[in-house]
Amino acid sequence: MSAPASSGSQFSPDGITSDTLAAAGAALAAEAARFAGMGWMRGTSGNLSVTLTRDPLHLAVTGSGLDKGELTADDFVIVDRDGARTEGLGGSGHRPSAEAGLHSRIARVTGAGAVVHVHALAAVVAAHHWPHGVELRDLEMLKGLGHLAHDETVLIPVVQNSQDMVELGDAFEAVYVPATDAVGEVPVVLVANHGMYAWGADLHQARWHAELIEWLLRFRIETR
Ligand SMILES: CSC[C@@H](O)[C@@H](O)C(=O)COP(=O)(O)O
Ligand SMILES: [Zn+2]
Repeated sequence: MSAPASSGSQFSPDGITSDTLAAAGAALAAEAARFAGMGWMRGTSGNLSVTLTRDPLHLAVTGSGLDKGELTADDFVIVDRDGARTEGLGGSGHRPSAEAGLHSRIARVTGAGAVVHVHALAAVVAAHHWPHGVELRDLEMLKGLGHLAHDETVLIPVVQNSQDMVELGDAFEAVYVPATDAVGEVPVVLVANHGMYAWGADLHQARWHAELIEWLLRFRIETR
């Protein structure tokens, strides 16, 4: 397939252009720097992804073991539906995030366009206090998650930590409740003793969800 004359961009067999990759890499680096500035990606912790193609599923995910506050636009890896590196489509030579498999699973199950994983302390403290899920209600900030500010209880699910991404993905899928006509999904899962995964239609929405949830969890902890 040849590139469209107007874009100057190269097409891969999956229709991923070099322009798409450049934009994804720049966005991942910018979001990671923002999260690092908030203290949610200390050391090399945390990882981010954006969905590049849906069928077959391909994600651009941050490289493993890098300082997430200092990523460049090249520090991403393209992975498949199982979180395994995909050769020949572009991206860096880094190892993909150790948690790429969970990113792929969340993108697959929820249809998310972006997934953010941060080690925000409030997520770990909340999962410690409420290992079976954190109940939230009657808070204006819930509207930012697509829920009601009154008369609805929103349960933030908690799963146990694992180094096995299939096991972690299974645990996530077991607690994930898809949206219905009446009630929206809850776009976050807390991983006990670890951190949070939040997602959205794109990186901006995934970030907004992470920020709102962190605020809600802090409120819940401080008022318990
Ligand atoms: C401080 S190390 C934390 C890691 O084990 C992991 O949980 C993490 O969030 C970052 O892993 P990475 O492989 O760099 O994406
Ligand atoms: Zn982590």
